[in-house]
Amino acid sequence: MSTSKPLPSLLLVGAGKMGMAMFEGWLADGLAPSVAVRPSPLDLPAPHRHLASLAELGGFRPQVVVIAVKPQKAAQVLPELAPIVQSSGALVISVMAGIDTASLDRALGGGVSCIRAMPNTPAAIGRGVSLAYAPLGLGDDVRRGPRALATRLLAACGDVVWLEEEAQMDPATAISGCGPAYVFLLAELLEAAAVAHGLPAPIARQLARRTISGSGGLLDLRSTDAAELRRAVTSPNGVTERALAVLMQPRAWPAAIDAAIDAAARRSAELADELSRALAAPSPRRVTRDE
Ligand SMILES: NC(=O)C1=CN([C@@H]2O[C@H](COP(=O)(O)OP(=O)(O)OC[C@H]3O[C@@H](n4cnc5c(N)ncnc54)[C@H](OP(=O)(O)O)[C@@H]3O)[C@@H](O)[C@H]2O)C=CC1
Ligand SMILES: O=C(O)[C@@H]1CCC=N1
Repeated sequence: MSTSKPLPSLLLVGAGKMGMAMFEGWLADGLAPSVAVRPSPLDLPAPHRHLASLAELGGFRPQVVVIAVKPQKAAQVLPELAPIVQSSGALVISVMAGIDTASLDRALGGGVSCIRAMPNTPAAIGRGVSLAYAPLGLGDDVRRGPRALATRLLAACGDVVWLEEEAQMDPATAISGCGPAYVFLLAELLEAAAVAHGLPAPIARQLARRTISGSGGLLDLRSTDAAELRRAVTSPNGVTERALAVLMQPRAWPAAIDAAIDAAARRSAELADELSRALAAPSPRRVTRDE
């Protein structure tokens, strides 16, 4: 999706799978000169720059800081980021699963404009969906201020859905943040089943991928309910009906999906507690050159 105004200058901290999926979306949408930080090498088109660590940042003052390191790295990275955020007054957008805005604000030194977002990897082709939550202090107008800035950035990667309550982020993450993995698993399983039933591997791969992307395209382009699209495939006493009789048994897909979403949502909720404990723990002793 293309937005009309240029995107602001960014500091992306954690340019891994999710960070770079978003960065690709931003590059395609005209990004002001920006910096991406990660320890391992990274090729970025000029004028954007890659740095191996925040210590190399120099005088760069971003308008927005996007945090996309693993939640388990937050206790190390947030204290390093705090002086940069405090001196630049940048808006902070964290895509870290589970980490709540109050913990973020506290770890960044307090008084920070923090927005929590949960994108997904189709962001790389502008077809993602991002959940977003802003604490009350940031106002409720999505047309101006921090929410407008966040919407502009996230919209470069696809749809943006603002949630009213932060607790909704956990189950919503389990659906759309993690969701692409469930769909790719389905592609893997369909491909393996095709091979197991004697189809040549290249054909198995094409059938699985195209079936999923084509069905996704139908969902995207038609407003028809998913259930109706499913019924349109299912001839009475035909072939699909036999497969669905297996998959739709209450103890089959309905129970499995319910249990999976429940497990993922609980894990999302646990991650904030882990950050609190890590921040409260004494920092590891520094090793000097002589040791
Ligand atoms: N993957 C997904 O589909 C989604 C992920 N998220 C969230 O995005 C975040 C990143 O996940 P994901 O992209 O999958 O993980 P990755 O491991 O791919 O990315 C994390 C990146 O952080 C970098 N990094 C590690 N330490 C530092 C540091 N001190 N300073 C700067 N960068 C550092 C790593 O660098 P190096 O490679 O050099 O180790 C890596 O590139 C997580 O918080 C996750 O919850 C949210 C939505 C979806
Ligand atoms: O698995 C994870 O923790 C991240 C969050 C959503 C998708 N990937």
